[in-house]
Amino acid sequence: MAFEPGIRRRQMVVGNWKMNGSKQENTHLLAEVMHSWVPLTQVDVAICPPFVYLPQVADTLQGSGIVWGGQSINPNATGAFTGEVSARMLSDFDAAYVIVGHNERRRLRGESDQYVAEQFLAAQREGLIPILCVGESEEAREAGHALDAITAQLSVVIEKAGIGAFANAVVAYEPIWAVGTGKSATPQEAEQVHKHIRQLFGDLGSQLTLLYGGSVKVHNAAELFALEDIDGALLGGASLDAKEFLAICRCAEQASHKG
Ligand SMILES: O=C(CO)COP(=O)(O)O
Repeated sequence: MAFEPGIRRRQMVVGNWKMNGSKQENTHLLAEVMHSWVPLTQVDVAICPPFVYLPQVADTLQGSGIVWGGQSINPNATGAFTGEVSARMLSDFDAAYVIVGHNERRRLRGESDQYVAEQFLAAQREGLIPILCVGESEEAREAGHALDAITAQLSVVIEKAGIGAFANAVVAYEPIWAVGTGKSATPQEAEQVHKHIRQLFGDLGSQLTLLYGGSVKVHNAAELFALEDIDGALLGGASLDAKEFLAICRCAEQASHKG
């Protein structure tokens, strides 16, 4: 897939289950999703469960049009890395995507921009599409440095992978202060950062799939998706509720007619 000027970007909704679920809960959630699922022509939909539930999710979603992915990877393909999972292993389960650089991993596991860039490259080597998360802290925003923080995070990956690599990548803007807090960025705040990110990619910016994440719920999804530079959402909490998840997917489908 190459950047092609004039080709309209698709909308996308990704559910990041984080460390939630059980075999039984997943069975119920997925059954409810599948029961009301109507394949969408304009929206790519993916679910990223915890690693151990990947086979369960893959078996259930097979052939549905909803694809699946991982929440992180180790950049190495194999080896003595206890507790880690590689991009190759995700590919083995036909994963389409992998989230890299989520702020919870950056914070809890000390993942640096350099490390995230290695994960990004490892994902692409194995044919996965990385969903690269970037986002500023509350302090950075209050100090007026939000855009600088985003630029710094993205620059390391661009430098290592090259701008062209983003033809097969998704970028998700997730302001740290909006994740799991119920306090979403306003549409204007999100749009400003999304515009900035597109500018960083020069000519390719207009073709980049760019998601917003951070307390997206059905009540604010339509307003966010209506904006020119927002192509959909990376959902946390809302992806654990089938009705909410499906309603947000439908909002994305409606938004695909914008512009
Ligand atoms: O971190 C997120 C998705 O990766 C967003 O989480 P919430 O939607 O729960 O705020």
